[in-house]
Amino acid sequence: MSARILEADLIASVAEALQYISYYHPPDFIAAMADAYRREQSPSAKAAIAQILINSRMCATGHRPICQDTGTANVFVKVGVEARTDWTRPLQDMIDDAVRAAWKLETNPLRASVIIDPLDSRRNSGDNTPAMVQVQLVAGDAVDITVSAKGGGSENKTQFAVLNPSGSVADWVVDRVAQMGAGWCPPGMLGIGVGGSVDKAMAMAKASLNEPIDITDLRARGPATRVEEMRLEILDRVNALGIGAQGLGGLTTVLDVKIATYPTHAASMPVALIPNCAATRHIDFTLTGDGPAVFTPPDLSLWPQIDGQGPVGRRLSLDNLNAEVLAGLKSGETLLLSGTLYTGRDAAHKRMVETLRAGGTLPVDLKGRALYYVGPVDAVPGEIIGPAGPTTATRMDKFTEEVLAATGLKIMIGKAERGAEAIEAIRRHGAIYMIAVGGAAYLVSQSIKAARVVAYDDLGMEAIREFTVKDMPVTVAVDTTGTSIHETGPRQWART
Ligand SMILES: O=C(O)C[C@H](O)C(=O)O
Repeated sequence: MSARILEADLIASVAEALQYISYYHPPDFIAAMADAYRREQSPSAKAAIAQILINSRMCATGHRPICQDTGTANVFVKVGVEARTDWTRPLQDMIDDAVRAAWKLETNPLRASVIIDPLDSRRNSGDNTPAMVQVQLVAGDAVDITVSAKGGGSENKTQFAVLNPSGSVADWVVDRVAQMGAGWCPPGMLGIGVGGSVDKAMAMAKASLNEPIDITDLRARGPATRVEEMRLEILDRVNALGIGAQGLGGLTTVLDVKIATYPTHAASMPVALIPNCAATRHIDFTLTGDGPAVFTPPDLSLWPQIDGQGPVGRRLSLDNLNAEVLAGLKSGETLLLSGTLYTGRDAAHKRMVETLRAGGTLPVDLKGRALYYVGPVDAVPGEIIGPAGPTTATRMDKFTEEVLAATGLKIMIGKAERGAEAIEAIRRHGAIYMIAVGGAAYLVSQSIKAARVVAYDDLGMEAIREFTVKDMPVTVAVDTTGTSIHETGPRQWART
């Protein structure tokens, strides 16, 4: 008879797995990203991938999160019907205990990103609970667990459709990715679920993202099934779109494409598409009753040598911006920023605009200043601030005209493309939109030399902070003429 699988071991293992994946990319992901780096021809995309890889190695050695968005905990549990356990509580409660322990670890606290009551208060739960738990009862006497941490930017780009049964899944996926923008932080992966019911398709797409990257092996041995053929077709067609790392234009947008299928109704073809970002994080383990899972650190030789390829660019002071300086910045140019900037993202923008509409005064003077869209991880002793990469700027588009007009703000820093109205507002106000590399959060945080909360403390990671930065690496994405790198870059690198 098999040994009992203890609740304490389950909780300790899930907590340890969540910590582990916060700072170690999966080895297959590092290898695929390193390969993309070697093959990349677009200088901007290559520089972005270099930052992602440098950041990844720094996190592996520093045991700090790869991305400031440490994600929601997605836990997939397969319980063997013959497994013996001492569990007396709901699985959700046990896994939430593990999430709490992982997120609150003193040596590597993770960022609490989960808000409860999404339609009302949107109050942060404070410890990233609850987890998203999927459970299956399977054959056997073991418990198999896959733990992943899913960032909000990539999750937001999820697509779903019920196609005509004779429709083309590949055409739909390629069209969707072409429209998806870069907020999902490519290069990454695509998880596709086809068939089943609508909810089943979505669950399959999510779970498929935890499969190891094997597209190079698949290409070498040749496809043996329709699904394998389609994986290669979608990978090649998506990469030919030229979107590239961070949407800057380049050869690699996706490192792998996963497709899971299930029988479905004769009238239906449900298709779900979920992208995974450059901070893809997951691990599997099995509990058999012989104690908690043991996780082995990856070999540091997995990361390619890219010394000397760190961020470069013209130096720009943020403390004496004027129309002439701003007009001299051109879309696509890389810069190293120094001086003072403020932070503010979704909740802070909502509050600022509500204040302005009510005739109030903002708690910070943004005139002639830069605003960084970021929600950082809390610092540990010895740090100024934890990992602090950009959040998706597109979500701030609806506030841009009002904020620029009312405050005289001159620079916004985030990631991904801006919409047409925001670009027009940027042009009209002689402002600039810059991007930092999503997925290089720990690297970016090294350029932050001082940090303090100056307003909206109650918003937690979304509070307004003042940062003093030295040589913060960015790329000019939209310049004062309204030219956007997210339009010109992919156009230049498209191979269709
Ligand atoms: O929440 C964040 O920090 C980033 C978010 O995942 C995003 O990609 O927009």
